[in-house]
Amino acid sequence: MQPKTSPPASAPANAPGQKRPEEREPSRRTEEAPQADDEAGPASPRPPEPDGAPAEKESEGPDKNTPPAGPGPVNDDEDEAGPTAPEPKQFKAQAAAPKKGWFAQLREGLSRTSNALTENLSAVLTKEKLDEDTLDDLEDVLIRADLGVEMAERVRSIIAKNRYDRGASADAVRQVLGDEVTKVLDPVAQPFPAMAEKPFVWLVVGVNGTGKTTTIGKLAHRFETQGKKVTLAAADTFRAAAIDQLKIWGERVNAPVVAHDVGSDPAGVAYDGLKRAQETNADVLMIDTAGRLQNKSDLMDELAKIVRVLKKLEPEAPHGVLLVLDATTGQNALNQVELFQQVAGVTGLVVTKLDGTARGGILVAIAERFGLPVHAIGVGEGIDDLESFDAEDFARAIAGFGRENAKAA
Ligand SMILES: Nc1nc2c(ncn2[C@@H]2O[C@H](COP(=O)(O)OP(=O)(O)OP(=O)(O)O)[C@@H](O)[C@H]2O)c(=O)[nH]1
Repeated sequence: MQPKTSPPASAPANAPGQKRPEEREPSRRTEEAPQADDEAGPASPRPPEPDGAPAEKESEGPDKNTPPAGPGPVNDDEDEAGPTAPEPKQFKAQAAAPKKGWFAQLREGLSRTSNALTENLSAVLTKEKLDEDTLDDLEDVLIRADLGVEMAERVRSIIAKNRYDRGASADAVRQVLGDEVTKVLDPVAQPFPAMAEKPFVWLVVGVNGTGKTTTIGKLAHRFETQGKKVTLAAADTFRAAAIDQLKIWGERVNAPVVAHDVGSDPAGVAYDGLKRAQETNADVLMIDTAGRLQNKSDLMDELAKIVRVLKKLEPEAPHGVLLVLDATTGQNALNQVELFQQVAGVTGLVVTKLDGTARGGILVAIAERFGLPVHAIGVGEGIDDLESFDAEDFARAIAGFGRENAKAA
């Protein structure tokens, strides 16, 4: 299990006297790098905005629980606004109140998941003896909580074995669930790698709106508080707003942003980003990419080209491919992992929007199916709302245990 790390101590997002990012002029620190290098291929214009992302957010279910504050994932209309109408996203104002303990924050975030689960468990566990129908219902509740079929079957069989004659309380089921979820999550809860290579190149991928840019900003902040010098590259060139949003984060975390014009070749941006990071002796380069390509082969071509071009400057790059997943998309997140594993060779995950979603269980299904390291989780829109991922605490939060365990205290 990884050691606990407290959130980086930093100024609140909107410290007194500090302008909120949306109030600022576009960053003057931004490096407007020259157009794509020859080696990066011509800066071909982008195709028109396609109709949909590779995998759309589920329209049904507890999406109502998606955090209401702040603009949600960008819709396609906004994308057509073009370079003259950038709409940098608003950052939620952060209260000056002291920050909650991270376990309390996680538990609060996952309370929708655990409340729904507890209610549904109580509803099915009403009989004195556990019969097959009740066990079927129990399994169903767990599957509906996005925990995955394997987990649901396992919990069912443990409960069936241990409690069949005596009936089972919701508490007993939650105990079994907590233990089983911990077992599944333990191997995947891995901190970020040490990043010994310099610059360590992260390619950040994921469907649009999952929180890539926000996560890059939070991570840049985290890495900088660890004493690392970070450069950002805006290789999501589909929308002016996406480029502007990264610039705003760059200013916020004091990291230079390499950006080209909207519609330019993402590989050119990645190339110039790496060149810049090398020239300035940066420790970390984070490359933001677009996730909304027309089809899988477009996505594959684009990411393959970025990788090809990076390797001209650094044969080992990218050193990490970080997939950002939005927990509120539920089962769709599983498809996204599959897609990006195929097209980009994902090395690790960040799962976002675990604050206030009823779909936290999806992380368990993802861990069980893919076994990819989960490096961190997003629990809000603020700069510090990124938590290290701890299997046991996450399991306890999902299963709805109210008290912090000794380790979390
Ligand atoms: N509640 C909550 N919101 C988040 C979290 N992470 C990101 N967001 C919000 O989700 C929205 C989309 O985030 P972005 O960072 O723009 O996502 P993206 O993947 O870069 O999207 P595109 O630029 O459209 O490709 C923004 O409003 C973010 O503030 C999180 O952990 N919790």
